[in-house]
Parts: sequence; C-alpha cells; structure tokens
Amino acid sequence: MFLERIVTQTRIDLEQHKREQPLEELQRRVSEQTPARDLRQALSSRPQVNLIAEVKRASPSKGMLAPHIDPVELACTYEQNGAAAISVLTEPHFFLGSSEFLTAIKAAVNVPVLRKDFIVDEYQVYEARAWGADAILLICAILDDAQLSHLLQVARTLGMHCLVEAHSKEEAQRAISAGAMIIGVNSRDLVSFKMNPYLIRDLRSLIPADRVVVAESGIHTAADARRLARYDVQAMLVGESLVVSNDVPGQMRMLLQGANKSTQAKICGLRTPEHIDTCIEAGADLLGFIFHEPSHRYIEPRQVKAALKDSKLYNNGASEHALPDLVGVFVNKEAAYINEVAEELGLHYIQLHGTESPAFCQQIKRPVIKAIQAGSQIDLDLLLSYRDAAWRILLDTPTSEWGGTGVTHDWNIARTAAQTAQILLAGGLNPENVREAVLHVKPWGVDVSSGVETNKQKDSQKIRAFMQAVRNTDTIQE
Ligand SMILES: O=C(O)c1ccccc1N[C@@H]1O[C@H](COP(=O)(O)O)[C@@H](O)[C@H]1O
Repeated sequence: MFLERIVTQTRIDLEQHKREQPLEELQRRVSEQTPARDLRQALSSRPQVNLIAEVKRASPSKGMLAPHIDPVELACTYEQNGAAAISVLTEPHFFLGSSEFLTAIKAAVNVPVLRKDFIVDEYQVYEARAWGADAILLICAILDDAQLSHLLQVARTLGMHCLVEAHSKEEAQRAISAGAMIIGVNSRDLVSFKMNPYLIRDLRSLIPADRVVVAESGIHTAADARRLARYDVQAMLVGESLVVSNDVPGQMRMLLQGANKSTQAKICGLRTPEHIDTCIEAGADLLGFIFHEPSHRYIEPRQVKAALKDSKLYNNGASEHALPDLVGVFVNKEAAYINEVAEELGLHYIQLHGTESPAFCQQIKRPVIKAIQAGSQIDLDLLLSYRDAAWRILLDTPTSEWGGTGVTHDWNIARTAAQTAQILLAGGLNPENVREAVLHVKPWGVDVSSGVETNKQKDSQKIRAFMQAVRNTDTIQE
C-alpha cells in the first residue's frame, strides 16, 4: 500500500537525517531563521478563494508530471500571477522533491512557503523551519491524536502554521478537536488514490467558521473552482493542473476567475431526468426542485429521487461534468418536514420562499437560501436580519404565487442589495436578458425557471442558451 510504503521510507530517511544532523544542530539553524510568514493570514485576509500553488515534479498516483521544471522559476511565476502561498514537495523518492527546492523558493518569493511532506516526527518540523518553511502539512491518516497534537504544538512554538489534512468526516473531526486552524480536505484518497471531488461538500459544514478551509486535489477547470466557491473555502491547493500546463499564468487566471468571478447558475423547477441531464451538460451549478403543491412545477419528493436515479449524468461519477448541487424549494412548510425531505433526497441547500423568519431558517439542517421579495424597493434591514440565518439571499419579484412567475423586478434595487449580501438573482430572467442582469447587478448567482420553459414545460434549447449566456458573460467580466 502506497501510504505504508511512503511512511516506511520516510522513517528510514529520517533516521539517516538524524544521524547526519543531530536535533541540537538543527535547532541552532532554526534559531538563525527570520520569523515564519503567516499562512493563515495569507489565506484569510481577502474574502475570496485563494490559490496555494504547488511545485511538484512527480506523484505516485500520476507518475512523472513535470520532471524538468525549474522549481524556483515556477514558484516565481506562481507568485507573480496571484498565488497566496507556495506548496513545495520535499519528499524525494515518490514526488522527486527536495529540501533544496524549498530553501531556494523561500529565498525567491515573498509569500508563505509550505513544506508538503509526510511528517511523522518532531525532527521533521524543526527540519522544515531550518530549511525556511513557513508552514507544514500534517496528514491525519498517518498520525494518531497524540502525535497530531504534539506536532501542532511543536510547529506553533516555531511560529509555523499547519495545514492539517483530512480525508473523511472522522479525520476532519480529529483535526478540529486537535485545534487545527487550517484544515485541508483532500479529494484524493491516499490509500486507493480514488478521487471524491464532493468530499469537500460533505465536510465543509462540519468545520467551524473560525478555521481556514483548503480544498485539495483534482482542481483542473474553471467549473471545478466555481464549485469550490459554493462551499465557502478560503483556498484551493493546486499542483498537477499547474505543473503540466503549457500556460501556467493562463491556467492560474482561469482557476482564480472560476472561483472568484464567475456567476453561479441555478435552473429551477426540474421534473425529468432528461432536463436534469441537459442542465448538467450545460454546466448548471444548482438544480432546483419545487415542493410547493400549487405550482405547476411541483414534484413529489419520491419523484425527485426517481428522476435523479434515471439521469445518466447525475449518476456518472467519472463524468467530465462537475455535478451540480441540489436545492429543495419550500413555501411555509414545517421545519421537521423540510429536514426530513432534505435528508431523504440528499438535498444540499434549502430555499425558503415564503415568510419564514430568521429563527425558522435556523431550524433547517442545511444551508438556507432565503427568498426576499424585491419590488420597487427593498427592505435592507429585512435582508440584513437574515445575515446569520441564511447562507444566501434570493431576490425575487413580489407576487401572490410566491415565485416562478417570469416577471422581472428593479435591477437597480438588486444591485444595491448585491453590494450588501451575496445575492441569487431571480425573477423573469431568460437567455436574452441574463447577460444584462449579471453585468448590471453583479450577483453571486442567477436563478431561472419560466425563462427556460415553453408552454410551461422545461425547454432544453432554452436551458442551453441560458447557460451559454451566463458563461459568456463570465468571460467578458474577467
Ligand atoms: O417556480 C415556482 O413555481 C415557484 C413556486 C413557489 C416558490 C418559488 C417558485 N419558483 C422560484 O421562482 C424563481 C424563478 O422565477 P422565474 O420563473 O424565473 O421568474 C426561482 O427562485 C424559483 O425557485
């Protein structure tokens, strides 16, 4: 097994390092270092998804990636193009890394530098600092609780932050309990190398708001990065897709733009597997299901289950398409019922489209999208009253039918609101007007139902046209 092999090899190397350079000598070198740069601050000072760009020549899962890269030149390119921190592989046998790369990179850049290695002994923490590292990686899977706490403590005394990596809910809980302030969620299972890009979605809600969350592995496209923005991570750690790129600045731009400047798109009122597939193929980010009986878009919860099961793309884990998240739309229903449906269907977000109060929103066990009616004016105090209770605010046109009428509202009002909160703009959007809406309002996301229908039925061509208009607008917003 890879992990066992690498840890065994690491321990052999470690004994040799200890013989060559006793801890006291290493500690003397540590004392000569300038203070460590603050990784936590670098990842949390701006409200955006930051990029930790990684320097690695090979990996056990992918073999040779970029054996001839110049590590310092690459790190400088990363810094010049907006990386908030640099991660450097120092493991020599499986990743072709080296301590010399780290020391040379540290001298060449001004951002924090992370030692990415398989750290199992406090000697390696001192080693990292002596080489110039500002932060280290600690992997929950190879450390017990006592070791994790001890290594965190040693790093703290040396002024370094730790990126504590989890691969499961249990490991995330261990990282939290150990007091880790920067928690990485690695989509790649270190034992099987299998990818689960949706692990971050499952783990994010477990991690307290005062911790910095880093999504790691398998981040290749703008859609991958846009998906991470939905989980409110503070950083993405990217190696492979950068080191193999022929255009590193272009790849970095695409990822940073995907995470921070693109528009999330929700298609609402879905009822069939075919339309679910169309949405996925077209790159929709959120799929909405209406659980409000008077609506012609109403769908019974069990029918949603069946439609998702029959969708070709939703069930294809190896699909090239990033899978959207599922939103259940409810109007003034009981909290217990909403929570039950959410659990049963595996909904990711709950949209509350009635008169639900902030206190009610807090009874919902999923992040809440709270719809607020925005007519010729908007009650900003009302909007702010949901600040702690709702994950996002949806602005819709006032109507007695609650929503889904295909009527627009005043986008100047919406623009003001979008400066105060992360807004999902709804109400009368369609393939023809969505570009203007996005450019004018600059919302976090857009939401459409009527505008992608013909004769009250979803229309695949209109769904594609809507999505294309949104993505084209993202490109010109760069
Ligand atoms: O679509 C419905 O029937 C509906 C019923 C009850 C609450 C909300 C509903 N739809 C929401 O309305 C907007 C879309 O509006 P439009 O049709 O594009 O004008 C969206 O938020 C839906 O979730």
